[in-house]
Amino acid sequence: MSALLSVEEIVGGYASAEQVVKGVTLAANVGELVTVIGPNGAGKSTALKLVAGLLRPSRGHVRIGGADVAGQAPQAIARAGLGFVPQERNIFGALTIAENLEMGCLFERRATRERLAEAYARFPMLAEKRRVAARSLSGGQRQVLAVAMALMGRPRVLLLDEPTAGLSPKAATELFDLIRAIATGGIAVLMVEQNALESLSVSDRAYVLVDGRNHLDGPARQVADDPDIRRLFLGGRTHQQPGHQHAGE
Ligand SMILES: Nc1ncnc2c1ncn2[C@@H]1O[C@H](COP(=O)(O)OP(=O)(O)OP(=O)(O)O)[C@@H](O)[C@H]1O
Repeated sequence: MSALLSVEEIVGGYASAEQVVKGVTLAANVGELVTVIGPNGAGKSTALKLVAGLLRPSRGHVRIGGADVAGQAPQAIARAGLGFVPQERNIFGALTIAENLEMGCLFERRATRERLAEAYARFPMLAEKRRVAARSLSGGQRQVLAVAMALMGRPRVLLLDEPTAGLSPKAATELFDLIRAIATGGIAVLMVEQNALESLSVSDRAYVLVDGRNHLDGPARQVADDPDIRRLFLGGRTHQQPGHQHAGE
């Protein structure tokens, strides 16, 4: 059976540049937490934008529950079950927590009250601060709000772009625990992370992208133990091998 999210050989980039993503294949299943790592500029964030519809792929497929949504508008892809937490500007600082959460439910306004109650039950910190402007939250709390906003749309698939960027180690660990719990609760979660070793430690599977292409994938533990990957993420050099491997091969 194919995965809930199945991305096949997508190609795309920015109008101004050559293709940044040159052929990327990813999958995430219900209950699975999947991490995407790779060097700076490998095209990880661009790949997420191509999946979410913020950029239009020039080739390839993006399937959610079997339906190909590649090239559709972000709202249509959201309706197909995708939630996306971008790396930056993922909350509205001038709005209250409640107003931010309501923004996450814009396309299903009639469900707002019920979804708000769910969000407050799940995140008591947000309930406590519901009337407070989001800009007053700490970095970690902002990321919780951004994730909670995405969950307001009841996604089947959740994409997260570097959720722990700029957080303290403690806040990062708490956020990873939250993301793990969201996946285990029955959502397919795909996250791009710089914090490679810690993200691998909470993930089921991982992909390594290099220069816009799949470089390696496999169970997260195997990827974390791969000597090439350890060199790559401990600041050493890795020899870029053409083609695509499975960890442990
Ligand atoms: N808005 C943009 N317009 C043109 N080029 C861009 C834009 N955003 C990113 N790029 C370029 O695309 C390439 C890949 O960037 P991308 O952000 O996808 O990489 P990444 O793997 O997520 O790396 P990082 O970890 O540094 O965010 C880089 O060369 C970058 O300069």
